[in-house]
Amino acid sequence: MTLVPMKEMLLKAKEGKYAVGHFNINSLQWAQAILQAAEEEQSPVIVAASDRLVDDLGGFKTISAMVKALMEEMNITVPVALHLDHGMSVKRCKQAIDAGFTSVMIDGSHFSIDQNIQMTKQVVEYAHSKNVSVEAEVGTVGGMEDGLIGGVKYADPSECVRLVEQAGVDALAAALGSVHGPYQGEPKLGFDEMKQISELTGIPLVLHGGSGIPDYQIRKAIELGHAKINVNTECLQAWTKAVREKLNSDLELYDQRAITTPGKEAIVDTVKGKMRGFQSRRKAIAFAESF
Ligand SMILES: O=C(O)C[C@@H](O)[C@H](O)C(=O)COP(=O)(O)O
Ligand SMILES: [Zn+2]
Repeated sequence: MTLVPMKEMLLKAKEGKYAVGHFNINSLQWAQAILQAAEEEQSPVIVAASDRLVDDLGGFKTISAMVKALMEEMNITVPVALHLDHGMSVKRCKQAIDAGFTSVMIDGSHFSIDQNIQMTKQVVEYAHSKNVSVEAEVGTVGGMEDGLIGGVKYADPSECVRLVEQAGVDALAAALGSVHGPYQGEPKLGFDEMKQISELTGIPLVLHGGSGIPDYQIRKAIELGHAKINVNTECLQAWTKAVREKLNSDLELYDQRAITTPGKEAIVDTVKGKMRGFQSRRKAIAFAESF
């Protein structure tokens, strides 16, 4: 199967009350592991490259060519969207689209809502003319800075409605208490606001900071309109733990493949676990007729 846009995936997920996992790639091995997990689970999947890492990964064209080639070599049959995560500018989103990404996030959340809408509109116009899906963000997802969790700013429901109506995005990341990186204690998500924003906008919601959220809260977030859940930290933690254990088990080891293969296996297991928690397992079948 070739890469597919994200919009259709998320509409199906919202209707079916499950979420499609978005998993960030940190190297080729990550892409292999995520695709393998999706195929084994028969789950649709979003393979994501965070803009902050695009250059490290070889640039937009390299990422796109790599994911497409892996899909062919690995005989991937499940639907896969290739997504630009936290796109930093209109220009970067257009570059990703030109390179073959089928979905982009324009992250205008650090600007005023008027500027955010303006930027998002420009991306939507370009993306939709090429059948590419667009995600935008309102509010601020928290994050780890100097060892402290901070910076959470709840999305304002009226700003969410304005952005969705004026820019015409396909998915909305409304920040409601989630955090990038590890949580300190139990995550506290704004479920009342989630319900309100989902009902007001009607479009699939995206949950950033999806690592470390207990299953019961994930189920509630899906129930309240989330159709895409972003995960990076848990895969990084699983990879690092496995590689560290391997290195500690044999201080003479220097073979790169022997060192990192346990890391890849740990990503496969983590992604499969998330897909089960998001209830997207065996949902690939629903796409057979659409694509
Ligand atoms: O780390 C990145 O650049 C990508 C993440 O921001 C991703 O969008 C995300 O939300 C994953 O959150 P995490 O699981 O808490 O790392
Ligand atoms: Zn994020």
